Amino acid sequence: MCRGGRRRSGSAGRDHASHRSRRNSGELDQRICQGGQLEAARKRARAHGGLPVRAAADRAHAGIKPDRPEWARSAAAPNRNQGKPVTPKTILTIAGSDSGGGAGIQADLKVFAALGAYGTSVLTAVTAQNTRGVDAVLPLPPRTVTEQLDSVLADFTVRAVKTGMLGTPAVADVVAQAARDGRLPQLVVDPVLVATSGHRLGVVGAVERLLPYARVATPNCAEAAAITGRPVDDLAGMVVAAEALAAGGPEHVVVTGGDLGGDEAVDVLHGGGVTTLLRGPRVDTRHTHGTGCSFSAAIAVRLALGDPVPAAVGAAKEYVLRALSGARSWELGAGRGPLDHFGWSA
Ligand SMILES: Nc1ncnc2c1ncn2[C@@H]1O[C@H](COP(=O)(O)OP(=O)(O)O)[C@@H](O)[C@H]1O
Ligand SMILES: Cc1ncc(COP(=O)(O)OP(=O)(O)O)c(N)n1
Repeated sequence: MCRGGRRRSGSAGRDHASHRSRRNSGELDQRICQGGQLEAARKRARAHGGLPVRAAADRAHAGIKPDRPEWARSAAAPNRNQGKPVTPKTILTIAGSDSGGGAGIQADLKVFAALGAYGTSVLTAVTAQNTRGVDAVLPLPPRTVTEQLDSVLADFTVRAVKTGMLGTPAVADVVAQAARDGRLPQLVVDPVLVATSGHRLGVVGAVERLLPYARVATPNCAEAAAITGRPVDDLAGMVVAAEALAAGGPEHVVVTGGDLGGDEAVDVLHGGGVTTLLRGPRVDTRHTHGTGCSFSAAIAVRLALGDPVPAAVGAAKEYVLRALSGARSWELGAGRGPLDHFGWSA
């Protein structure tokens, strides 16, 4: 159950008008609704319960390695590029360090590498953390964050940026100022607030500073609830929250349903007045540490490669599905282990 603490104005009660459905790319079942009322959303949510687990699950469980784009293959082997200079697509993550390597900066850099992008990083905080939980958090001074940002952005052509744990409002201000100045292209904001273990990693007031600049925001249900001030504990609530959050600034919002349970993992994407339900099979594993970080990092890579937002989100969901499937057989730490980012278990 995801319940938020703080109420924020928005268009949570906005009307919806019509609803249609379609299949998307044969991999994930997406349903699109434009407009409609809360009750209609609830009915849809009930009607859509228990959809069949589809072939994607079988393929993922059988173990399919992450795709690498053609350009990334040449970048990895420059001699095949006949001596021409190669510039890998460069992504920046602005996030906290997870000493256990499963979430935060470490997860982001693994995702970038797995999907063929070059990763740069700006640390906002250092956490002492493992698969069992967070033991300590040290936020970094805003000035240190500014210095890292300046160094990276002065030297690299960054194609997309993702933010994760910001820690303090002062650090969020630094990042928001950079976004306002147009220095953070294709910004994906993962509004990290609380680790699944329960440790607080951020505050609503900090993530709110960044949301207006996001091309895509990726709150989970608890984060969406905390920001909108409304409970988000079912599909209908996710639809309402996605619309309310998009009204507050982000071009697109994906409310992720990883924590909702059921046979499927359903996300709600809202942008441009269109709401899309992304349905995928749920992988039965406890090794889900860093799932949200990995999802938003994969979206950033796909945006950098030129995907439109819906395609980027769909590809990211498929990547996470594969990485979770691989993690089922992992024994890393005693708690909630990390994802199999490179398809090693496949
Ligand atoms: N067990 C699972 N099986 C398949 N997909 C999952 C599972 N858990 C999460 N996901 C997917 O991973 C992405 C991140 O979601 P979520 O777990 O809600 O983020 P967070 O880690 O921030 O709570 C979403 O696309 C969600 O549907
Ligand atoms: C340093 C750091 N950043 C973010 C998180 C949260 O990771 P996330 O993928 O959102 O979710 P959980 O792994 O907590 O379920 C973190 N733990 N540490």
